[in-house]
Amino acid sequence: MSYAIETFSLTKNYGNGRGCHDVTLRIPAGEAFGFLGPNGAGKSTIVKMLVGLTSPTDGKALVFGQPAGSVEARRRIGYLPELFRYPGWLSGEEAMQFHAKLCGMKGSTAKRRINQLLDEVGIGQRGRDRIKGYSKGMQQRLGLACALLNDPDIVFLDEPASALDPVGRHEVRELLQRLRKEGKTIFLNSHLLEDVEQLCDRVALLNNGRILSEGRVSDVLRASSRWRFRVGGMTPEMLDWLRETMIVAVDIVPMENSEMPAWGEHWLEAGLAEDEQVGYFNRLLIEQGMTLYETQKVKSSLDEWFLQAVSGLEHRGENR
Ligand SMILES: Nc1ncnc2c1ncn2[C@@H]1O[C@H](COP(=O)(O)OP(=O)(O)OP(=O)(O)O)[C@@H](O)[C@H]1O
Repeated sequence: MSYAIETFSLTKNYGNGRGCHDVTLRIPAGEAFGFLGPNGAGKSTIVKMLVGLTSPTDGKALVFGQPAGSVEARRRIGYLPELFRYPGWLSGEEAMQFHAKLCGMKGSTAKRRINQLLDEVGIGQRGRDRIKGYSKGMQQRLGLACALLNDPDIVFLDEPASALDPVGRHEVRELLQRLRKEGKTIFLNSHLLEDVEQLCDRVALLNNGRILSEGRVSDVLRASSRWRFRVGGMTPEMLDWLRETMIVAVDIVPMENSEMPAWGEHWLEAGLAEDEQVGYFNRLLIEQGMTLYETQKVKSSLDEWFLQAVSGLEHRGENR
């Protein structure tokens, strides 16, 4: 298998104990990889080492088999930093022409590519306007266009959607999905768990500069085995009987916008080890004389995974 990224005990110590420690990662080429973690966890530090903006204190990193930061590695990289600011007196097109020159792209090839990318990120009509007149979301779109200029094999995106409205987020997500289909590798740092959930194949969780957990997004989302059942006509005796029969915790979930009903309609929630038990549970409810209105699997989201993984752990955070 060919790897877009390999890191071996990658460590950065800024001299104050902060940074990241002992990070070992392998990201196959063509994968969309999500990097999650609380503020100050070390996500940007790792990206900066991978793109060659800062060097590791210890360990090493390879990008497509080349040392991170080498010209060979950088040639294949596109990078949208978290905090960037282009000079306001340039137009969007001029900022892109500057980047095109840095990539060695010239003349009509550069012009065509710039126009195509400005259209793709949705600011084609505003390419000749000064950047100082751009909204934050437009600047972020321009940054994304610059990151894609050299048609990179891997694109590092540090919070690409943080300034975008819901429509903009949706458009950027579609653009990234297109890139993925083209076989590009995507490395996405994001606080927007929904974006990671929808786009990424695999996800790692970083806390205090260390990888805490790593897995396939589909496995993380499937991990939940909790189910909800909306029933009517339940009595306290029926609930006790259910708990004894199923030998699992069965909880009553308060209905939205209402106080606890007096044994009328309820949501019941149960942790079932196997999905096959759902049918059995449904049958028991009906045999007991309850009316079954609805059965739902409680969707485990990355938010829960994130919160569970970091709960009880000290965050590095901004305030330390
Ligand atoms: N140049 C620096 N000098 C000293 N400490 C730094 C430097 N850059 C980052 N740090 C510290 O290293 C830790 C990791 O920072 P980093 O920016 O990598 O985190 P992050 O996960 O990207 O955070 P955020 O989600 O807030 O962007 C933080 O404690 C930060 O204060």
